[in-house]
Amino acid sequence: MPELLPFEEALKAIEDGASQLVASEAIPLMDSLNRIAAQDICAQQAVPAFDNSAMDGYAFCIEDWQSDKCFPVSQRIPAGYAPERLTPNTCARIFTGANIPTGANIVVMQEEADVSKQGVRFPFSKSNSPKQGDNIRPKGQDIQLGQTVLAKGTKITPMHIGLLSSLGLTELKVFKPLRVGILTTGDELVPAGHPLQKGQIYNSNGPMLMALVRHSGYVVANCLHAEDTSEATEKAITELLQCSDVILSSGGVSVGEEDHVKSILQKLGSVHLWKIAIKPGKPLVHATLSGIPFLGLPGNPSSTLVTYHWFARRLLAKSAGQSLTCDRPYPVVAGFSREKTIKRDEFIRVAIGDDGLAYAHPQQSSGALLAACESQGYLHIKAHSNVEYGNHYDFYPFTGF
Ligand SMILES: Nc1nc2c(c(=O)[nH]1)N[C@H]1C(S)=C(S)[C@@H](COP(=O)(O)OP(=O)(O)OC[C@H]3O[C@@H](n4cnc5c(N)ncnc54)[C@H](O)[C@@H]3O)O[C@H]1N2
Ligand code: MOO
Repeated sequence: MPELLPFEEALKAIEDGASQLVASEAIPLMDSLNRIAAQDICAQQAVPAFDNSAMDGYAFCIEDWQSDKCFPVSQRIPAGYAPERLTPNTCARIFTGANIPTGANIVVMQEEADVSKQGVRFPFSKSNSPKQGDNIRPKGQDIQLGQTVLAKGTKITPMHIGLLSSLGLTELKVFKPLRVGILTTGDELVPAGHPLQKGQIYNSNGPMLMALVRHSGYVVANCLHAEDTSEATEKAITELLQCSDVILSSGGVSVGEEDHVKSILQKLGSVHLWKIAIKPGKPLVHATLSGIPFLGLPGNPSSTLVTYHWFARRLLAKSAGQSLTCDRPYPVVAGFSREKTIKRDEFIRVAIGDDGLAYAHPQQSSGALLAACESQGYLHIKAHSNVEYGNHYDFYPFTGF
């Protein structure tokens, strides 16, 4: 077995090991934005529920039409009112959204009608003659009765809220929010807002992980920090186990004697994998403690970001009951070359230029975070390949994460 697990294998192992960990609850539809649907929704009615006019104009029966014929207006149908059956050889004045009367099968917009005191003519030429169904939005055009409009596991967007409202729903069964515990490790770290001593740096992964978890739609159960001792690491992990469905940590997963996370995970539970053939993010560790999944992300800020995006996000999604929609890459042409053949799958932070090509940010250090802020996504370069100007590679925009 190679020392570093190939990227795809690690991804599959983490996904396969994950399962839904949260119960469901019914909540007002208006509170369901970004929550995960815990039920399929089948339409109990068609939308629209009746044939209706797409234009302000006149409804009549196409079989009655001749270009010079005058149609008396026999009724007026605003939106929201029930029409009468249409008298043959007459037309109805009708408005956008109004119910098409029985007996009518076409609407002509008012700009194309010739209105006089006697009635209305529809003077179309032979080549441009009106057709049955013109300007009529048929019943069920948007949603058919019985159609599944929402699948369990879908994250609710503003469009879903509109769609479900169009079916008259006011409540939705969703999964309870996943509670994510966060641990940061390292003696050198100081929370923002405090003065730095020599050798110290600010803790940026804690706030970033909290923001990533919230951005993904989950709840931060607690965010703790542990100094680099096994006692402090064990104490913090034990505390997080009390309040979390899943735990993420940053730092302390490499090989140095200051790295305690992996050994504590081995002590408290079972470690499934450690070290993946990716750059950045190599020393990722995956474990389970008392049934709670634990993902130890490497401490370098860009390694934390990349491993969150590729591994933690998927673990959290599945734990939260969210269907894992496969991230779809966009083929993008590289605007740069790199002759070196790489051993690990690499996630190069790139921006898309005005010419549509992908350009690598000049700073790809795993310690550098500004590069990610100045980039638009990842160019995924598979292990054992290089980058050639003009070739296509898989681009994953940050907006997809
Ligand atoms: N001898 C070896 N050393 C290292 C290896 C290796 O294979 N052999 N791997 C390197 C790689 S790759 C990475 S990635 C890092 C990961 O190390 P850890 O996960 O143990 O992280 P730390 O050592 O705790 O920290 C690394 C780096 O990141 C900074 N850091 C950590 N936490 C935070 C935080 N919350 N906010 C901001 N910055 C943070 C920390 O100060 C270090 O600079 O190991 C390499 N070493
Ligand atoms: O894997 Mo480390 O994340 O390259 O710096």
